[in-house]
Amino acid sequence: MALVAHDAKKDDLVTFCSQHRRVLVGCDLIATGTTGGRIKEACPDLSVTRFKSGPLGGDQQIGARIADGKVDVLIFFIDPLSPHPHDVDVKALTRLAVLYDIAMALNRATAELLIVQILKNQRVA
Ligand SMILES: O=C(CO)COP(=O)(O)O
Repeated sequence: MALVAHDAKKDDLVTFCSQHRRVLVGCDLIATGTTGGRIKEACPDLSVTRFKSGPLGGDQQIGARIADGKVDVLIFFIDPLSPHPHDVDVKALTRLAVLYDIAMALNRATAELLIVQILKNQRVA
């Protein structure tokens, strides 16, 4: 699972991860640099592989993992109210998630639904 959040949404994603840590502890997590650092700080029991910060290429690194078939789920809490210098990278990342048909949540409501499904899958496995 890949985890990414824009700055204004990082607190929300950290809270989300804390609340669902028992599900997330069973997942291989990757994240952009700052997002991953914040998650690790709040949830030291989660194993999170951190890539570069988004504006420095982290979104593209995650996109490459998606293209390699190594990501099943992208949770990306986007901030729709701020401009981002690396908007083209963000667009490329979400485009690849659609192209490779992986589950993608861009807000908390959808991410909650994905967690329910992941929990079900973990119970069956
Ligand atoms: O910019 C981002 C997503 O586009 C996130 O990157 P950081 O997690 O490094 O802030």
